[in-house]
Amino acid sequence: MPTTPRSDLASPYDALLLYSFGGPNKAEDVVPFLRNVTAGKGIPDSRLEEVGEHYYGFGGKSPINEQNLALQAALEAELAERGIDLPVVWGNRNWEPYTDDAVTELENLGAERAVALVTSAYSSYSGCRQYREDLAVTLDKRGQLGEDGSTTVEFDKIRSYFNHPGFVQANVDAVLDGFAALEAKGGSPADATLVFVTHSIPDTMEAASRISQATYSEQHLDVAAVIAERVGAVRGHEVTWELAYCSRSGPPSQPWLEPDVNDLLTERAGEGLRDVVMAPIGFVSDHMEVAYDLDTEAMETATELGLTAVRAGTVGTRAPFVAGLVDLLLERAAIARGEAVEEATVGSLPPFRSVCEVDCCLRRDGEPSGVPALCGVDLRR
Ligand SMILES: CC1=C(CCC(=O)O)c2cc3nc(cc4[nH]c(cc5[nH]c(cc1n2)c(C)c5CCC(=O)O)c(CCC(=O)O)c4C)C(CCC(=O)O)=C3C
Ligand SMILES: [Fe+2]
Repeated sequence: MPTTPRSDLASPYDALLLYSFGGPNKAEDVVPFLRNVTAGKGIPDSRLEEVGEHYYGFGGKSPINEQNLALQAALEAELAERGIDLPVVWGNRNWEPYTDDAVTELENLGAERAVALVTSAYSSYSGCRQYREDLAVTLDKRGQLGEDGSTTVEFDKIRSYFNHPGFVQANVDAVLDGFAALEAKGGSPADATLVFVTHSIPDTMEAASRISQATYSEQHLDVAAVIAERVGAVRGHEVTWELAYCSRSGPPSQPWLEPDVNDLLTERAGEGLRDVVMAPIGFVSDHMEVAYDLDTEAMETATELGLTAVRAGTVGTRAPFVAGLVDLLLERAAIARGEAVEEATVGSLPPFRSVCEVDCCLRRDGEPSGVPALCGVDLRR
């Protein structure tokens, strides 16, 4: 029986683009980084100063870049282990190595078709479309985006993976470790509430995320239910859980997803809650939102309220997550080759689209962005 040579498993791709947000490496980087992030977004100066202080509190260095390097190394090791010969190129939307640097590196490698893996598991403007737009805009600035959407290096994208078994299992493992840590801290795990935490987004962005098959918050609620159930099954007791949000910005007049994690802890403590495990399922690694908004601010709130609280880990480079990402890459390659593939999921939502719909995940409901986006049908002939 003929077998596919292992190095052909990733065909038609000749590179993987690990595509992330980026963050500052030192104090002098903070202001230019924030300018990159917020260009044209209407974030008040007061919020920017506040966020700048969060970074300066850590010497101006976000943990995100080192974590992406670790993920890149873990992906390379997993690919090598499976005999898949595919370079992994790292690029960021908002800091070095920029998208433009990554495209140059892909060209230097002779790549003609790359597949993008974004470091955001959920679908919304911030977690999906904005990455696709930045790719298109970067290629356009380089004079490499044709009227018909053709590009010198062609890009596809791996689907939003919040409901992929690897991401979910890695979160289950992290939450189980969190419950063990709570017990070690003298807390009472059987009475604890599991508070899942994710990045808040404006209500308008939430509404516009509907086109991607379920809204941003619905994606979180679905996967949270699965994680809580699996954790409960292993621990042998029911797990009470809730979803809370962090890192709100924008003007106060603009509604964003709530409850804020600090408000939720305050309210539940008033109702008698004593023990809490916070699980940042909205983030794939411990970047600044986790280091500041959870480990610093929410932990301080919990301490003031007299709660016994622990923060569970993020998926980071946990083995089920990394193996799952490589499974997703092979799945995407098979789809690109036109083969029938089973797209594994857990929970009640379908696998999200590998090729985004026209106007998928706009910034505001009903308002086309006017910005081209790759990896969707928008520009495809
Ligand atoms: C959904 C989502 C994710 C998760 C998906 C993903 O991972 O992509 C995410 C990730 C991140 N957000 C980050 C940093 C920032 N986000 C900001 C602003 C905003 N984020 C938003 C949403 C999200 N953001 C939104 C709706 C805004 C308002 C402006 C806008 O409408 O776009 C601002 C401006 C100041 C402020 O407003 O806080 C900063 C500095 C970092 C880097 C952290 C580090 O350095 O370690 C990371 C990974
Ligand atoms: Fe953000």
